[in-house]
Amino acid sequence: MAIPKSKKNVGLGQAIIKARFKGRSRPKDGDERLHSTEMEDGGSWTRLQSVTQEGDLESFLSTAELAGTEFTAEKLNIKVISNQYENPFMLSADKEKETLEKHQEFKSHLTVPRRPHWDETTTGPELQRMERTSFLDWRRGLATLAERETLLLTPFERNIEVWRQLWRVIERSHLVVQIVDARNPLFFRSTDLETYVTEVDPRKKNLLLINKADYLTVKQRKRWADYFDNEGIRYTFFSAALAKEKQEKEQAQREKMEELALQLAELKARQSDSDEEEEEEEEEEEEEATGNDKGAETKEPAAAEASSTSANKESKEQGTQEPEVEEESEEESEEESEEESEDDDDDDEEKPNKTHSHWKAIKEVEKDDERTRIRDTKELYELLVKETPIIDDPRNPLNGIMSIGLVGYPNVGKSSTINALLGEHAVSVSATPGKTKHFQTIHLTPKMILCDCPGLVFPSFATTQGDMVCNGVLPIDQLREFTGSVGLVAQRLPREVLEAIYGIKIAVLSEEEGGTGMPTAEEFLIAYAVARGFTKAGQGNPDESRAARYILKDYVNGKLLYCAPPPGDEALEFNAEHNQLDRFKKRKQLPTSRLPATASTYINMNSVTPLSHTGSGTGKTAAVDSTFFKPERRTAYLPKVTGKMALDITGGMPRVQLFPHQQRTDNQGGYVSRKMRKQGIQDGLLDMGIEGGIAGALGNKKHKKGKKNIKQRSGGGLF
Ligand SMILES: Nc1nc2c(ncn2[C@@H]2O[C@H](COP(=O)(O)OP(=O)(O)OP(=O)(O)O)[C@@H](O)[C@H]2O)c(=O)[nH]1
Repeated sequence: MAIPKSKKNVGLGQAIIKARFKGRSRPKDGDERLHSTEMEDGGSWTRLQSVTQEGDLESFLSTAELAGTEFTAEKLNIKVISNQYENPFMLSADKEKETLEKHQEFKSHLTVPRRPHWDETTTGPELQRMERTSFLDWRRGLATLAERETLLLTPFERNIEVWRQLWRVIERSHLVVQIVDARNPLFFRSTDLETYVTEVDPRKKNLLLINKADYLTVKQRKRWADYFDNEGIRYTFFSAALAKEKQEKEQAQREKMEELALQLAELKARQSDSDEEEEEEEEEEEEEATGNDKGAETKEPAAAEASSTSANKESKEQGTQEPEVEEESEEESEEESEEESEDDDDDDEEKPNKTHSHWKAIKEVEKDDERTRIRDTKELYELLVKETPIIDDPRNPLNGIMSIGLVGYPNVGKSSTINALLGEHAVSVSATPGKTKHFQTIHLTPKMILCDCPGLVFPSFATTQGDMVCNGVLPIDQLREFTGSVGLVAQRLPREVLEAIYGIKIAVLSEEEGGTGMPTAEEFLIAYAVARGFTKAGQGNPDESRAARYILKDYVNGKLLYCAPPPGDEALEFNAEHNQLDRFKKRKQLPTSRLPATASTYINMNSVTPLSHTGSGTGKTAAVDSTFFKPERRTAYLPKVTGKMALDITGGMPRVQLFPHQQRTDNQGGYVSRKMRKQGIQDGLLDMGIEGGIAGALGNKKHKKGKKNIKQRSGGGLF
């Protein structure tokens, strides 16, 4: 055995290592392995090592190694699926189209529950049991449909008692009027309800009352009229709000007329009294100077005056009537003017046969007017009388009386319509959906009964939850996720319109930055919240949730107006008239950035590019700083502090009131202020013969501050 040169290379351990790694060498530079887990084939013991547990990373690395994948390269290979921000609570245009097509396909599955057939032999409990079974079947069917086809259904009425009310209303009514909101009639219309009405009795009839038609322009009404005529649907446009307004005006008119009539009567009475007096005087004069005609001459002007006064009064009376006449003609002329101008064009084109085309045009206007006109209450009443079929049923105690059922979603305006028909407020109206709870029977005339059914949500398809919020089906105040619904509002109304209505400027991302030109829900909400000063408590960030509630309520109440078009029509074009900017009042633009208003002035004055950021106190930063640190503005931008400190900072309350325990009282229990106390000490010292600086120093708390860190002997405990 050769003698080892060094001690290090000797020993059993060294021999084992040598035996194991025989023939293997250290990797040289540039001979790096692909992965840290990568092993050379090496000794068989390494390959056969049992692996029962692996962490995620180990598993990933070993898999990558097994697959021979160069995963580092994969990491950099990022695929951009969409460079646009997409709200997960909204549908893309393609997806929406697809969903709407699916809705069309499954429309016939949207049924209303049927009341099971019953006759004289059916007992009450039996009928109730049958009703429950059939109702449960119906609910199961809809649930299965929604689940199987992944369709979103409206939160339809699930309380059997409400449906029982509807069944009764349908059974009683000869004409069932379905009231829908003009802004989206098809969403609120249940076709199956119409089928059910005729199933109960083929003699019963249906009518679609498109309420809130004041939201629609003549052109929009015309488009809907074409659609409904094509589909063979009986319909009429109505506006309970306009009807109410008209009724109120008429009432005010009547009151004024009565007042004027009273005044006139008084005036006439006074006039006749004075006439009698004059006549008496004349007679006396005549007696005194016989043959003198002067009396008659003096009488004439008085009579003339009297007659002119009464003439004035009469003309005034007529004058009070005028506005109403004007109102009506204004309404009509507004509607007709467009059509007339269109007709004029037609006339010019058809010059040879002018008389014929002229009459044709007038006929056309009349026909159109009939189709698109918003009926007033009287006209609606007449239409109801015309549409209600006469169903003879001798067993019915109300036989011979027209019975009309009013059904519809909550908040579509059933109560308002009934009130308009009644001409007074008999049914309470509210902006909160679901006010009417039980069906009411109202005797409109001795020959007509109205049955007001509680508002109920029929099963209908919706594209998103946001869509349902916008249609007023989901309550706004209980909303947690609001970006979907506000996103829809921002999509449906042009940005310029939103800006004009609210007097705000909505900053949107440019197209290069992935923006679409349309504001996202967040952009809209932030602009609104900042402009209105809605901030989150404690943080000072814009309160988007509060802003959303305001915006959505404005949308549901029609301040932000969007009307869904009939199928096949383009929404933007359909709403073009509503979106004309000159319709909106010019409003002062509210600040929609939290940069103080003076900051922009500063920027302009110093001609600094607002976004330049040199870090040396120029540009936006400097502007904000200069405004923020201005003493008079400080309190406005300081973080909000509540409690005593806030009062102290803002100087709202004196310290003595904030910290009453620091107050001092004199011997009589009266209040002694710190100033008075200081003065008292100084006076006392002076009395003791100590004066000047020392008195000031001892009396002044500030001069004691220097010793505050030195432990003072209290005096107690001395010996
Ligand atoms: N612009 C407009 N608003 C209307 C019209 N009719 C009703 N409204 C408003 O719509 C809201 C609901 O009206 P209601 O008459 O209470 O509705 P409803 O269908 O009886 O509601 P429920 O009692 O919940 O079933 C109220 O804020 C009304 O002012 C209309 O013709 N035009």
